[in-house]
Amino acid sequence: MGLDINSVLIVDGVGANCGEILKSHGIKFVNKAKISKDELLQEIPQYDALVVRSASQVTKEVLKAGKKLKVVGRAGAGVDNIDVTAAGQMGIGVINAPGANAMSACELTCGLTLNLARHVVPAASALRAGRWERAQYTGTEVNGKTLAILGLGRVGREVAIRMHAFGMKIIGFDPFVTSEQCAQFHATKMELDDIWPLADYITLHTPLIDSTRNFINANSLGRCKKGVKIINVGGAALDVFEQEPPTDPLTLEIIEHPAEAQVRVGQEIAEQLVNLVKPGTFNTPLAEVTRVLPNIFSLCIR
Ligand SMILES: O=C(O)[C@H](O)COP(=O)(O)O
Repeated sequence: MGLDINSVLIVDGVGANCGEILKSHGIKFVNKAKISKDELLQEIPQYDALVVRSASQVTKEVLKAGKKLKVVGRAGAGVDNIDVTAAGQMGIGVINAPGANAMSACELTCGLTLNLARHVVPAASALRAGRWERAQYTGTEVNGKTLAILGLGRVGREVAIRMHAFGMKIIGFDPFVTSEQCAQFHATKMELDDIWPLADYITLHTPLIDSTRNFINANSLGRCKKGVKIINVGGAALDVFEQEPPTDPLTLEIIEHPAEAQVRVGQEIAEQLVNLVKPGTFNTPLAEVTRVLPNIFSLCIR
């Protein structure tokens, strides 16, 4: 017998397929693309489960207000907008869809790395504005340059494989990955202190937790090569992008994932929820953050 989940509140513009999958398995849902903090507090007591993206803050207050709440599903990877510790203490499970948008994040990272090398966005903007500034936007090759990947999980290692194929030297940092594992995706494992002065490009693929917040800061930047280029796709820790929603077009481009990935995260979360109610319905494994994250929280990597 599975969990008793009869009603699910879906917010933050999760793909419509999420609700459709739930409905086809007899689970009722209400989809509110945009919801304010007050509305969420008012609505949550009626629901057994909540599905969010990154916009809604699932604080202790929200979790407490969710009198019937059994599960919070994150349609995506990052759970920094959910108080996972409080959820665990209250017996509310937190599940996410960690792999569903990984390839999209990886491809966007690779594309942005090449774009940065060739100044595609500023050059195109100048041209559209009627300015012919060819000399100013002369690019460089990535071949032979060093790419530092901070966080070698699902996204980071795929980036390593692809950018190695472009001739980049890949160095990486991840306390959970061994040197032998790194070698499988052409990366050399290093300590952060050794990474900063070597990197021509730095890309962040860490979860946003206390130890990675403001990972790139005045101190680390001060130790980098002059002109180092930084790529931040998704919910990683870069203090200059902490303002959300961002308004700057480049930042918007950086955080926007293709629709494909949104369909996949919606599906993965819905299938996990259905499995919780009717075990074994889908092959999708349960990605329960409430079980694994406390160990990560205790790790200080700065
Ligand atoms: O954690 C993630 O999966 C990414 O940051 C994307 O999240 P969002 O699309 O919900 O903002």
